[in-house]
Amino acid sequence: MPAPSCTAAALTPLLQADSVTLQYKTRDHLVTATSDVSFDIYPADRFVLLGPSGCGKSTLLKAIAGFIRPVRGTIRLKGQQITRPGPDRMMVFQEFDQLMPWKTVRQNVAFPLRCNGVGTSEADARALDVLGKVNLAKFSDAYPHMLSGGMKQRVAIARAMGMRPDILLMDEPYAALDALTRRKMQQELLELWDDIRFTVVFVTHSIEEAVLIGNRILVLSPHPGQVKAELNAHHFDASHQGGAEFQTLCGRIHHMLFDDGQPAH
Ligand SMILES: Nc1ncnc2c1ncn2[C@@H]1O[C@H](COP(=O)(O)OP(=O)(O)OP(=O)(O)O)[C@@H](O)[C@H]1O
Repeated sequence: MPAPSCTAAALTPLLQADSVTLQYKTRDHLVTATSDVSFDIYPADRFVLLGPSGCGKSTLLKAIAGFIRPVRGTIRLKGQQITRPGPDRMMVFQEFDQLMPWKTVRQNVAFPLRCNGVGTSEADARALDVLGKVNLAKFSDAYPHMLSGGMKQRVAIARAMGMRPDILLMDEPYAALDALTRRKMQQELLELWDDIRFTVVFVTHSIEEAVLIGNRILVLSPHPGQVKAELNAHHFDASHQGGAEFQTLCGRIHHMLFDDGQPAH
């Protein structure tokens, strides 16, 4: 049998979601958040989950993180079924104040490393290294209250990336930012990706943000979320944002999301 080619190796999915149905059981109701959702994520994908409010984007992300188990279907990371949270999947939550105010920036970034058994000096060195990558080396000895919201967000990303996860999970990380800072953060994320080529699953309900951030976009239908389409947007970056092609793709997605009369927010 011939040896597998490099191309074949590159085409092996890092994460596979296969017919995933996710539900919440409350005292009175059974809420189906997503129904029969399938997708593959490949190394270095910037994979965006896009859809209207309540379509189950955050729930899917929680399932990838291992906080929720599918009632039907499976999610596999490197072939292993996800059954619990792990340091191989790091979540960056939308709340900014997730940093410990009594620890310096560097100590915040080193903290999860220390909790996972990395020695003090190595944790410190890795924290400094990743802070350099997010342009915050100068602020490594500052405390969170001395930083702007955008800088805190960068520290939160650095803290997750310090763990060298297989996948970074971001749930509307820029939702609370003003427009200018949001644009800057999007750009910084893309620049960071250019440097490090990490794999990220990014939840948003902004079509423009999805097209800008994502190289692949999974468009979900309104509640309960089902796959409407999977799109490639790999040829777009900030310089394309006002361009005709960019706007055409945004328009196409807008049409998909409004198809059945449900606004996409
Ligand atoms: N803890 C919970 N208990 C019961 N139902 C829940 C819970 N969390 C979410 N849901 C329901 O599951 C569905 C999907 O919610 P989810 O938060 O995943 O959607 P979303 O697409 O991320 O929405 P948004 O863009 O508004 O954040 C919704 O109908 C929501 O009301």
